[in-house]
Amino acid sequence: MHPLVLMFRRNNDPYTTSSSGPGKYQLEAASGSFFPDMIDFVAGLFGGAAGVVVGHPFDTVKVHMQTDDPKNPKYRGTFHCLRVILRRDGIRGIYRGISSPMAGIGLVNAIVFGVYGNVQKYSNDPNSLMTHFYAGSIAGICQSFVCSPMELAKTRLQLSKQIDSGIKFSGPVHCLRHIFKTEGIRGTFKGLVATILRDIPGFAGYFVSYEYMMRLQTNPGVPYVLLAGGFAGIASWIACYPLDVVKTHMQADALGKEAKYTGFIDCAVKGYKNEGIQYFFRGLNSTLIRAFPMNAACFFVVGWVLDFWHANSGMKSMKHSEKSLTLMNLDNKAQADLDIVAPTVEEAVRKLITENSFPYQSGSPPQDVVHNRFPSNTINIPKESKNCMANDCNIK
Ligand SMILES: NC(=[NH2+])NCCC[C@H](N)C(=O)O
Repeated sequence: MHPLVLMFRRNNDPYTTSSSGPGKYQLEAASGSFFPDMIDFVAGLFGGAAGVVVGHPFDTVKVHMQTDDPKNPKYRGTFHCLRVILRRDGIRGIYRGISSPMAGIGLVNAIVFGVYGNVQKYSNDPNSLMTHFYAGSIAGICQSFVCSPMELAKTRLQLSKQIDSGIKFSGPVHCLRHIFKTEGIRGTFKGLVATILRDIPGFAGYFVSYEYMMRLQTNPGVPYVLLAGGFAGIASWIACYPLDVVKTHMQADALGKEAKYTGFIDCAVKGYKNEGIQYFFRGLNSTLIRAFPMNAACFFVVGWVLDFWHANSGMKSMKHSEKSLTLMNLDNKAQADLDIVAPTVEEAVRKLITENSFPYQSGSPPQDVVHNRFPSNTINIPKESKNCMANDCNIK
């Protein structure tokens, strides 16, 4: 994704063709350069890592609850389960299996944010929620190929006390290698279909709900961004939870003759027959309790990294851009307007954008300026332009 980099300059700037007098401004958008792509990856990496640290203890609880014996349950609820594991296995028990999501999360997040952003950006109608819906779905499919084996290893490590494979795994790679050796490539990708089925609604719900919530506020502060990220995580899990239960059972199942289930449907049907509709919701509480802080942390850190980067590289990405686009002509804005509307340049520009329709020329898809996907309420204005506008209009 390429958050819009706005640049404004006076019309007598050599880059622009029209030549009206000084004191009149044009807004231009820099299309993304190579750098925003890389920074998205880094942002996803940090956001993902933050989310894993915050969320993993709850993930362990989730997997234990999902695979608990329904006839004779060991755990009375999320926090009971957390306490039992903590008492029995300590902090290590609760963080068991974290290396796998940690290691895989960079790749998964790069795929998720990369695919999502690009599909969204290059679609015909980048700002519609429908676009966010299918961009999220496609991202969900793409990341499944990495996510599925990763979660397979995670599930087996988390349940290592319950699933007796005769070996003590030293980590996810060891675990996956063992699976590959004994069960082949099919074994390594056990649960792939279930993962895809889960993550299409999962990531569609994730991004649509985040986007939707960010649009409700023009100028979201930190608490709001955390809230939006947290609720996006919750919405996403509600959209796909029953599929996640089936996925976990498939991945916890053995292969070959020992296997209890022949496939996704079989697993779902057997679970339902055994236990009724409840089967599909066991562990939902702990999942939602985990999803909130985890995704609040994830979206917040992603946004923070992107903001930090863009605040420090506005001019650079402008220079790297080969396209010069006149997005908005502010010729008709009187200087006096700017004085009144807002105390800072950013707010003045924001105001101008929200109050005007936002025409654009071909070459770059229209981008959401005000309601960025990420907390970016930063409108990135290069220092020189900013000083210039501040001086001219008497604002900060
Ligand atoms: N069901 C999903 N995969 N939803 C997307 C949310 C992903 C997020 N990293 C989480 O685990 O909460």
